[in-house]
Amino acid sequence: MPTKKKDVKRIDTTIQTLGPAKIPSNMPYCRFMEDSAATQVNFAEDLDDGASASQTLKLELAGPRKNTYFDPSKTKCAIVTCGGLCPGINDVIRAIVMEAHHNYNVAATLGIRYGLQGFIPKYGHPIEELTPRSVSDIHMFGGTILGSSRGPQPADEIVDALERMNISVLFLIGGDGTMQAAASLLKEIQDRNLKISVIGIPKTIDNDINFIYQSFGFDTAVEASTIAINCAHTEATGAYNGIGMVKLMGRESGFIAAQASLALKVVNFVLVPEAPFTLEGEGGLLEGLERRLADRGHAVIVVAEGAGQDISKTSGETDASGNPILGDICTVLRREIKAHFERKGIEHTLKFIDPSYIIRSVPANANDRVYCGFLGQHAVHAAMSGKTGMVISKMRGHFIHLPLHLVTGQRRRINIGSDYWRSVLESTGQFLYMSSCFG
Ligand SMILES: Nc1ncnc2c1ncn2[C@@H]1O[C@H](COP(=O)(O)OP(=O)(O)OP(=O)(O)O)[C@@H](O)[C@H]1O
Ligand SMILES: O=P(O)(O)OC[C@H]1O[C@](O)(CO)[C@@H](O)[C@@H]1O
Ligand SMILES: [Mg+2]
Repeated sequence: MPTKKKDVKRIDTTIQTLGPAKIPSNMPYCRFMEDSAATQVNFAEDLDDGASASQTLKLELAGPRKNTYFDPSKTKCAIVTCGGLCPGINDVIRAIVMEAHHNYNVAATLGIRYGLQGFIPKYGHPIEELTPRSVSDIHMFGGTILGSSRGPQPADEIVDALERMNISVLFLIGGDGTMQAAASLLKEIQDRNLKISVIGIPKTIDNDINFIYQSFGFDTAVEASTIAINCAHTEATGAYNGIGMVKLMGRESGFIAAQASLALKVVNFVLVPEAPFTLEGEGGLLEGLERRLADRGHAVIVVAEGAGQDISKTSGETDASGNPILGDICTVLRREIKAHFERKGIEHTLKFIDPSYIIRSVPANANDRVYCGFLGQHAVHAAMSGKTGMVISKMRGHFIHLPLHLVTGQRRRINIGSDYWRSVLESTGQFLYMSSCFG
């Protein structure tokens, strides 16, 4: 996309602190990171009018600081996990507990049960202390040992609970909604002039958090998706005019579907929320599928759950957190494909696989485990040095601190004008059959 000269809103990457860090860290082996250490990243932004603009962002590097803000012997941390499951949550919990205990000797780390509900007394969820012993093997399992939930809880009651429990650091592991919850807790904490650090560790298999180029668990989810896609391909090739259809998660962003299709080159059509398509007529899915079957005798379709929401009927309802409940696109597609081929008298079979909850509840793979370990450790370093209102992220190979306002601004979606999406279309070859999917 050509770069026009444009005024862009300067992106502020300043990290807030609770005050000067004055207590020497007790980590003799350490190479400490200076607060002034930063990495420069060129950030390109697509603007509403189709132009793009770029600016260089100076991002604070993550890592242990020479001095801590909190006195470890008086410091209690709390961890909460919110939203949908994702591979690697337990790995992050484990890394936080181990780092806080072994390298900072904090007084205690508490586990809050079932998301934000765990702070609210009326739910009666017990708070549990997390120790190196209690978390030692949790990374072997998917899910979250703390449990999760959706639905708003009053920020003032949550901060009341933090005060009651004498918590100095709150780690929130969650998606875009959780990061918005973190922002409202930060505001309540600041309004009360409390010295509580709020640190986010962004989580979502949808990979849709702004500024987070790859969220933990995404690699595992993609890998798990490829097993289902491979099976769909086997089923498709095992029948005359066989069609294999796989539904993958991705509410507003189709990264899992796109990446899994790139990983396993057997996909012929990938449908994502960012690229609207038509069913009927020239350039539509049905005619394209018919031509593909005539050419090759089988086809694999990967569908992100949020694709084609203009085609499937949405009820307009939302879940407890206000996320839209999506229309069931795969039921519509299966019905329309069947009707189309019956109308044309073309024999076919369609096998449908929905591995949605499998791909997000499996344990993390080796890459994600390593990644989660770093995220957890850096979250503790940041918190102990008194930083707040920020998340840990990785950009261009560096672990960095990002202010919360950057990740809550908007969702990250596939840019369908990008080389990435072009590469997906080239890999599937769907542009030969279905011109409606590129606008
Ligand atoms: N704008 C907001 N302000 C305060 N709290 C919010 C806001 N949005 C969401 N939350 C709360 O954050 C928690 C998690 O939100 P949500 O269920 O949307 O999941 P998420 O963190 O976005 O994760 P995922 O998208 O991966 O499932 C919920 O308890 C929800 O009520
Ligand atoms: O059924 P649940 O648990 O509400 O979560 C479903 C949603 O969560 C996500 O996995 C995001 O965490 C989405 O892809 C999906 O739509
Ligand atoms: Mg969300």
